[in-house]
Amino acid sequence: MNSKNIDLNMGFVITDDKFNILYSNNFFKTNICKNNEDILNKKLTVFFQDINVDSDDDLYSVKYRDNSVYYVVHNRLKLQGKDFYVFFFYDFTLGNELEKQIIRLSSQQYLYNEMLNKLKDGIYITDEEGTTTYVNDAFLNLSGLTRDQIIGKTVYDLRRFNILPNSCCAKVIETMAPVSTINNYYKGQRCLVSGSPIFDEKGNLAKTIAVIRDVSELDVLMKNITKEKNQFIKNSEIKNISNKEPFVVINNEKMKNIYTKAKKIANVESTVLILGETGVGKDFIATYIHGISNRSSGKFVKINCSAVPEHLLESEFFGYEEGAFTGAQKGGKKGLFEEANGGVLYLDEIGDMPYTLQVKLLSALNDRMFYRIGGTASVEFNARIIAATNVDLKHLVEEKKFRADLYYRLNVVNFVIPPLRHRKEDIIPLAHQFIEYYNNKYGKNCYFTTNCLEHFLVYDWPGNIRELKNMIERLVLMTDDAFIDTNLFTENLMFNEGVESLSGNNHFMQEAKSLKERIDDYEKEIIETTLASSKNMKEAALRLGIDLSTLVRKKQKYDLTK
Ligand SMILES: Nc1ncnc2c1ncn2[C@@H]1O[C@H](COP(=O)(O)OP(=O)(O)OP(=O)(O)O)[C@@H](O)[C@H]1O
Repeated sequence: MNSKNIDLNMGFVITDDKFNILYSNNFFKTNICKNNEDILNKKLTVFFQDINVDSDDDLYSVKYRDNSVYYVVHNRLKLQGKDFYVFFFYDFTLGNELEKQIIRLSSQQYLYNEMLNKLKDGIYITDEEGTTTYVNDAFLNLSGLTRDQIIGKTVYDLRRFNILPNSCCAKVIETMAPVSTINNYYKGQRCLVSGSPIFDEKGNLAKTIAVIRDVSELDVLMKNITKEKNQFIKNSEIKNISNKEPFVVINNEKMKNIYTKAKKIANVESTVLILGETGVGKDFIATYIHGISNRSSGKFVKINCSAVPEHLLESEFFGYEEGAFTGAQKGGKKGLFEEANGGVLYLDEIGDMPYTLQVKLLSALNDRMFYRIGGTASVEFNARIIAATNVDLKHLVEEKKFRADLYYRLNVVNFVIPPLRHRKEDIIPLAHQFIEYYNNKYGKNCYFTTNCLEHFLVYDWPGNIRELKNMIERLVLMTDDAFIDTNLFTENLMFNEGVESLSGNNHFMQEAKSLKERIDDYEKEIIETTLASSKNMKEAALRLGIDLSTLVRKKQKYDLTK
């Protein structure tokens, strides 16, 4: 008989009627006899003296010669007229060990349970299919639910029945990645829920675990800190305005050059003309120049030439004397030119200034003096002029809508601010600055998913930095979760007011161009985007799968600055 055929977790022996061993299985040889001694044809009673085939007990204990105890059952068989015995030997010490292990495990589980119940944070665990397997006491306190309502139920059912409408574990299973959400619980607590998948050694999802932290108190604290901080900034800005540089976010080389040039000309008296699309930061750079100049203790007076009715512009600019016209204020009124004396006069939308007023402005600039309406005494003019426009001023000059002499008088130092789509390196740093600002303002903890940031880089931003800033404020307010993803971004593009004819996705697309041009545009876009999100050229080349030298060549071809 082949011993390999009978592979049991117990000893198995066949003897003849004189207890001579005819067969024993491996378990008997290795676990019970524990040596290589040849036991065939030896008497079983030599090893177990207590063997008693006449015993009435089905199962009785016997001692091996080393005194270890086994339990034995036997059967008598008759084969071809001969008697045989079959013995089964059980080792119950194994069972005891198992029992001890079970006791140890359950006491460990009890301890873990106790420990998890002592935590202030809620814990929620599901299996790989989303069935709730564990929740601690803190979770029950936060949610107001009972274990009966949730254990054994799937997070999908709980979500469907609005018991856990914003289930983080459901999102973890759907994305197979860590997810954070901000959930409001029944007493109005705001909780930061951080969910994570747990994978087994083969990489399959085994469980999900979510930690739920009540951040209501933190929120209040953050709001107070932000309030105090803003108060501090406000006060210190007023006091230190002359020696504190405003915080500027710039990464793009052209922009860096613009700000370097702004520093250089901050303290000279020449007029400045700032050109650029709407929302690129023309006001921002004008206030920057004022803030770092030696005129910073004087006022920064801004006037939007297109917003003031034409018949009021002259009096707004130059002021008037008492009785200059019907309805004139008693004692007369200072104009903005006087208000800005010693500081900066910022003329926004200069392209919209009426032609007649352009003459007066030019003479005030040339003569460094002007007259109030109805006045005879000249007023000294000592403001620095910074003008800005988003229209093509040169074109207006050609069309005779803007005086050439004024244009050249204003255009002593000029800045042309590139649109955001041509300085993609600035998009992500600006987005981070704005989200931090709005997180503080609204007491939130939102962040962008990587994919969302990638879409920021591909989008054209026709409304430039202003559009980016407004968009981020809206996203922070709209999101139910801690993260802001691409879907929310593209949904919100539809509601983008203030940007002409913006039908969302159009700005992700190309105009009608030849195939070669479109491929080039696409290549440029990809390289620009990758450069913007890479630490250096080497990393960008690696991510693009091209040689460093090819990347350098393409960068030159597309005139990319970063
Ligand atoms: N470098 C920058 N860093 C941080 N914020 C900026 C920067 N440039 C502009 N901003 C912000 O972007 C928004 C739009 O900027 P700004 O009003 O200066 O644009 P603009 O070109 O003057 O627009 P418009 O042509 O409509 O007057 C503002 O909220 C401003 O604070």
